[in-house]
Amino acid sequence: MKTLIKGALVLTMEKEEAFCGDILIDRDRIADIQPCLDAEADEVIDARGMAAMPGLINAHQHAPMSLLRGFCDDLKLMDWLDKKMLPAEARMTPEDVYWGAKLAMAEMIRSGTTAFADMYIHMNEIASAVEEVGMRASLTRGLVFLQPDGGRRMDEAMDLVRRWSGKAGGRITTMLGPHSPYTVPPEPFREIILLAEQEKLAIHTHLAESKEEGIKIREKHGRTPTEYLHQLGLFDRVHVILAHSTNLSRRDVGLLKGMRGGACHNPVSNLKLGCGIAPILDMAEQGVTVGLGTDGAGSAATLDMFEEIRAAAWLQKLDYGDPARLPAAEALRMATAGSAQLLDIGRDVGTLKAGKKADLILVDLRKPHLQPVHQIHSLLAYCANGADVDTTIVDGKMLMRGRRLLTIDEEELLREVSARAKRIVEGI
Ligand SMILES: CSC[C@H]1O[C@@H](n2cnc3c(O)ncnc32)[C@H](O)[C@@H]1O
Ligand SMILES: [Zn+2]
Repeated sequence: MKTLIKGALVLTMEKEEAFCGDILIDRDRIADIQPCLDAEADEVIDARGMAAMPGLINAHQHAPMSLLRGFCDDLKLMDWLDKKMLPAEARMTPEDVYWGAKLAMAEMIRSGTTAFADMYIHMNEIASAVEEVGMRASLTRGLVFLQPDGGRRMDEAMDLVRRWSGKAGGRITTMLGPHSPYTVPPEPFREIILLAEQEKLAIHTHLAESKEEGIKIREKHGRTPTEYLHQLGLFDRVHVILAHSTNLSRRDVGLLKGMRGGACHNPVSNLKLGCGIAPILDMAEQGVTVGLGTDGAGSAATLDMFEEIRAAAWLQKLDYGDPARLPAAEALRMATAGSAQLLDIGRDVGTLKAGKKADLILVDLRKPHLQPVHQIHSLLAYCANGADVDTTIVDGKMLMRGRRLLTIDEEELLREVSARAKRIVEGI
């Protein structure tokens, strides 16, 4: 099956400049990208007036938390988590998680996200939903060791790895997910790192999200959360996604130097929960890869990565009092190539190049808020929204065309989620 996209304004994210051109997709891969391609194809997409760019990659989230969107906002992180999220999650059935994940994927595809890294519970159901819907995902069973059933959770984590790594035509990969420095004591954390090393798995965790976390970890371990994980050997032994990484000192940033993987910046969640501004430019200066993610819709409110791109750029400009900080093209790079490296799939996705997987989106520029087209990077980073995405393609397969979802029955989805969401939060 060959698809030819004709006449798009192409941002490959490999080179600085965009150009008007054509993209040929052969099955799951990009076959060619040129200013003008005269190729045979089964389907031709007229993309004049649209920008073609790599699909956005959400490097940290909890998809089924979309069922908890708007249920309890404006709380402090620890109260929000302990008093509201954990009790609600304890009531979620595997079927709830399946439908919550589908709800999140409908929103992601609609707003131009093609791949995501997820940490949650009932991961078999999330994996089945990913396989069915056609997205790309790195899945992780979240490991919290506050209750005595940590062993069961470890079994579930390895069950996910064995059943799903490389499945769905290679679209699903897996990692291990110790939740955070404050929910995993040193011994199990060390064991997880060792297991990851032995099984050649990456680790996905939360780090230094709030000031309270810093206080808790200092009281318990006499160090910052970053020093604590560094002492456990996390940064020199395995590939890691560090979600948030908000409250890091200069010394903490230095400890990340040379790490594999990097930090996932979650600016909207950090803003909304009042957690602080992550020092992402200091990290980048130390050679640490920075990607972008939304976190779950329970904290971030939406899964629109265009909002994260914009918030990331604006926060750095505000923090430094300098509009030149984190320019538009750099913020877009974080949400594409940067996040791809965090998911450890940068060889295949994150930029548009012949030979890479065909994960890309078309953004319709024929709208008042996206005209005129002086600087396409500026338009996409500062003016575009998820709702401007016209077409979403993953692994060469169309998941949305002309804003119609092709692998999800939206009416059925909306019917399913409203009753489930109500039941889960009742009385909490
Ligand atoms: C055990 S699965 C993952 C676990 O993480 C919780 N979670 C969601 N958002 C955040 C956040 O911003 N900080 C810390 N933990 C978070 C989620 O509710 C699940 O219980
Ligand atoms: Zn999170």
